[in-house]
Amino acid sequence: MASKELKSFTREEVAKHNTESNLWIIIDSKVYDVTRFRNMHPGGASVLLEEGIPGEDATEAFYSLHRHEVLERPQYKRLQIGYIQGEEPQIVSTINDGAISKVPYAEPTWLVDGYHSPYYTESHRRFHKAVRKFMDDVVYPDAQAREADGKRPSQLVFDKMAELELHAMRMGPGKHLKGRTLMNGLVKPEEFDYFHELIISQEVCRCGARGYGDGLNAGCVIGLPPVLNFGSPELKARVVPEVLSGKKFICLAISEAQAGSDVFGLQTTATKTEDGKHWIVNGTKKWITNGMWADYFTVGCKTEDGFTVILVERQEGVETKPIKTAYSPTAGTSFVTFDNVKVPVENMLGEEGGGIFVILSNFNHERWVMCCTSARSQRSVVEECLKWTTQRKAFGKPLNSQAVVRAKLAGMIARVESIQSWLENITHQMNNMSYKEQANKLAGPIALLKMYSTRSAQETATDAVQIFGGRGVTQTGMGRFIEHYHRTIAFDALLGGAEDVLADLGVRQAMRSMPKNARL
Ligand code: HEM
Repeated sequence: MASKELKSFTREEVAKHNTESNLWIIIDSKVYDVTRFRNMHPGGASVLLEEGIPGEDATEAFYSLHRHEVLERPQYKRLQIGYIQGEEPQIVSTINDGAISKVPYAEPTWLVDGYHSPYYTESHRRFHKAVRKFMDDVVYPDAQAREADGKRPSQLVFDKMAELELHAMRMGPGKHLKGRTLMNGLVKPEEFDYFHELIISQEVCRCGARGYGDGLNAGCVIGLPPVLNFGSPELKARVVPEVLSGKKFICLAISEAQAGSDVFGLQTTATKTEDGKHWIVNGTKKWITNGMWADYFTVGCKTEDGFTVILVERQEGVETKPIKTAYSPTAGTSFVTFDNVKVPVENMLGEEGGGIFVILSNFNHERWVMCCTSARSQRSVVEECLKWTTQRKAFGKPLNSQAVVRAKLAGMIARVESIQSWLENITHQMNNMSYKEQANKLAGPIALLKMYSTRSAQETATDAVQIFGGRGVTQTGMGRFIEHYHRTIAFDALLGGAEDVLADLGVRQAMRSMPKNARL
């Protein structure tokens, strides 16, 4: 059906349509005929007839009660019949065709006009532009739709990410990128560094859907590195291409009902068959992200010699059941059972009894990724709060005219800026250290940064709910991102190591480096 032609009106003409049976309004220089819609309006019919609305400019009234996206929904978009002669719409939405937000602190400083950074090059800037556009155009709509219906992220999104080699890039810099065309050739594999990866992690979480963010191959980000770093050449040649092409899926299966952070307390066992050719795996795993649809499981097992990591393929004896958590089923969180599962010994990752090294070496990168996403999600909350407190009026004044509200905003901004700065410093160190040096020198700082990020995130979530009031606990409408953030924030504080455990780890690492002769 051809779209109807929009007409041009003067404000005086619109003003004549001010009755119940002939009801027009102006929102951001666009003219809407809401006569028939009035009785279907979710906010009730009467509000559309209140003083200052019929035939008038209802922009301020509208934006104090609705998100801009309401007007972009097809069923409401068609209510527009024209626009005001000689005027241009002024309002821009957050997710906007790759655009950079102009709201203060809504972007990290390196993306803001007039600010500088020692870390990002032209390559990062080009790369960022393309990644943001991809996330806005392809990922955001799928994230919102899947978060609503609870289904796994669409295969089309995985396929498109694979075309650009985004799955491979999310593994970080390294040999696995060799020979690949990254982001249509925007970055050469040897040029790709941890700042490029930081950009991907931060842009993914702008989709504002925490469960979907994890559904979008978080299992691969944490489950594939042990294969890449410790798998035999044959195993890698078979598994890595399938996973990085988005055709098959992998997850990390460590935590159990009886043991989470306590890796040595795991009870899943792997025993060798008499001929020594297979492992027989038995046990259960809990809270396994992407487990619902995983083809491969990177499993921590108790073996005769201690703790060993084994790649288990989905087969008879492997069962996955959904776990209902505070976020959506889009993450594929599962309870996994292994019942006499026969796995070739060649699927062992690293050495027998050397599993702790495999897992620990993976943790730094995993936690660093979580710091990237935590910083970016907090920034989105800052943007939501700055917009809301500007457009929402209470007691006749915008919310941001209250000192107590501004004090909350100040805390949020200071926290997010300090996290991003610390994160960029650590990322710079990662770019200049070998993997081994990173393990020695950065495990402590990364643990402390993650602890600080997630504690800050919880403070910010609580403050944001106070600022949004009832809307901060309502799943639709103005505060929907705040409600979602507040409801799902605990995940960040637990995944990849609980806050208190990480705080302790960070300080113990520092204590180990204390000079023997240091005295007050
Ligand atoms: C084209 C014009 C409009 C459309 C398409 C529209 C649509 C909607 C929708 C979809 C909702 C449900 C909440 C949400 O999803 O955000 C809503 C709620 C509401 N609308 Fe409208 N609306 C329009 C104009 C107005 C105007 C001019 C007013 C005047 C004050 C108004 C007052 C309200 C109120 C009071 C609510 C309830 C808000 C809440 O529960 O927090 N609406 N509207």
